[in-house]
Amino acid sequence: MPQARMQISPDQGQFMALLVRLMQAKKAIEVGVFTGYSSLSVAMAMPEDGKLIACDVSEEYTAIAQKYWNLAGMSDKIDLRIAPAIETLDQLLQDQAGTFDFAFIDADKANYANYYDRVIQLVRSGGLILIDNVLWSGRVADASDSDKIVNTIRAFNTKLAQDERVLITILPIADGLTLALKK
Ligand SMILES: C[S@@+](CC[C@H](N)C(=O)[O-])C[C@H]1O[C@@H](n2cnc3c(N)ncnc32)[C@H](O)[C@@H]1O
Repeated sequence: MPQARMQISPDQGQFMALLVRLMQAKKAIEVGVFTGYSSLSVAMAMPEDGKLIACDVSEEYTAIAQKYWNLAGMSDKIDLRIAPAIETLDQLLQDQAGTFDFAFIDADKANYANYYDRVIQLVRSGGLILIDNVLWSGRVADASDSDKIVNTIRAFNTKLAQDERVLITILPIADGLTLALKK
């Protein structure tokens, strides 16, 4: 499909699965599902009683995701929430703050800071937050590039670098992946 480039790469999926397995994560959240590849990578790495809350606004994309979650026998592990992710995250904050082991943020870039501000509260101490596309094809490093989305991601990267609640590293895998470990 024409939007296929939105999907994470197989090597990134494998890396995320390894992290989930390493942490023995049982409770995870994803912001930005698309056709379900990253959610499947995470869900398959979790134990039988693992749960992934998957947030997206698109019925069309997530219908495809649901098909593949079913085929992989992962549907019982994945709780799809169709709504603007900020609403879902705010709902979860009412009674599930500090309970998530793992989070992956990969939706609309303009809201990255809004997602992060909520997800950081949902994740437990020692939990891990991954954020995708933080290098934006390397453009964040080009000082002459003042495109709006590039500036948004730059500002977001600076925000995380200054956030004392987390330890971070940016990996130049795929389109740039930040790992933020909550202290
Ligand atoms: C880059 S894609 C996600 C790719 C997915 N993680 C994967 O690897 O296949 C971004 C997704 O964010 C969703 N999205 C965009 N705006 C959103 C919002 N406000 N709330 C929730 N999801 C949103 C889009 O529908 C799209 O499926």
